[in-house]
Amino acid sequence: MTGARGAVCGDGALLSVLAFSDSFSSEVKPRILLMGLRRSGKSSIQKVVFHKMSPNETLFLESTNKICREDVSNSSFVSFQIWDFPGQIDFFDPTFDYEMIFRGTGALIFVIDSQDDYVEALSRLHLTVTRAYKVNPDINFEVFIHKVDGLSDDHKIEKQRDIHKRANDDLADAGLERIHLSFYLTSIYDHSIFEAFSKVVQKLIPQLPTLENLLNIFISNSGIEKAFLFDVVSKIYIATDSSPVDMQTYEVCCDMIDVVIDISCIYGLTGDAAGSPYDKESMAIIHLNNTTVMYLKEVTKFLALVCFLREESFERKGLIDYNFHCFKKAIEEVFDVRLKVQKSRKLLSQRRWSKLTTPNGTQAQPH
Ligand SMILES: Nc1nc2c(ncn2[C@@H]2O[C@H](COP(=O)(O)OP(=O)(O)OP(=O)(O)O)[C@@H](O)[C@H]2O)c(=O)[nH]1
Repeated sequence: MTGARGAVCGDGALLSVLAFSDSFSSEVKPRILLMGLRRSGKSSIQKVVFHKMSPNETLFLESTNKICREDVSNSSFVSFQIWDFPGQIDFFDPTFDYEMIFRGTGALIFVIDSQDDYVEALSRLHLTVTRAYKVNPDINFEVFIHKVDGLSDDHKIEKQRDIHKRANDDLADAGLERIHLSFYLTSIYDHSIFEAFSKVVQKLIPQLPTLENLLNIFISNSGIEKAFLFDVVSKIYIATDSSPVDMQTYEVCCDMIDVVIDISCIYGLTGDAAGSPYDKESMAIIHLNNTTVMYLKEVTKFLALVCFLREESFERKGLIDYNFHCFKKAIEEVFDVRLKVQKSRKLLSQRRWSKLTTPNGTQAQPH
């Protein structure tokens, strides 16, 4: 970001004082499965996206021997369980209850190593997808054509076309054309893995159309060209306005979040380790050398809005801030409604449960 002048602030120590309750945190908890052949890159993807591991360090990852279940929920809006499967899973193994696993799954990511021969991976993909679909037809099937960093642009497109064709032909041969597979070219060595994960997660957020709509209204009334709603920890964007996303814009947003968090971690936190580098006060303005301004503002404990706008538009910062205030309130309302519905459902099921128990607390026997 050469030639940029910027202002960054964020006092991490404030968080514990403000105790900002985040209605979003208990909102989205889908289960995402990471599957694929051995050494295809599943654990690396998880470590790079959710644990800030540098891509080079993944060279030393050991092979996963059992199913690793992890809750990505404490520090992030994008709270879900990721299940990392060890290479090939045996659907005929009686100890492996795949029906239970697929039943609660929102998305199944199948990772194919594009630098390897993918014939076996494709037959595994077919088997996995058909099994999963039988159990739960609502699963989103996402295919990551992974490790594309080693391929030329032409080669990437060619591989994608070939894998796409073969996978869909296999499904058509089995009479299962209705199963939809989405394909992404990914690598942990650039932002493509974050972008792909963003799209996977977005499909699991029921409020996505509302969020997009709110972003559209916000940008059109504020003279903003592009806006992203980011999960700060994972740098996954959970929504954007309806104008197209270009990779460079997304990358520079990720860089901005890194700058804010890194500066805040180094200079913003006090020694007692109680604070967070990202809080209600967090915001940043960066003037790029092409008359564009980047503006980052905290939306919730986990979410940030990152906008791109022209310098002239930024002169009306008061208006932008006012619109931002309305936008933030609207988002909170959207999630509050759902939260209330969830709470009343919980209450209802608790009542039903208490009716099923006898006065001394033992469970009533069903007749
Ligand atoms: N070039 C390149 N290598 C990658 C990429 N992602 C992962 N790798 C490498 O692929 C190797 C295997 O990665 P793992 O994450 O251990 O693979 P896995 O699928 O979890 O393997 P199992 O645990 O055996 O199932 C490691 O050496 C990684 O560094 C990528 O995007 N590009």
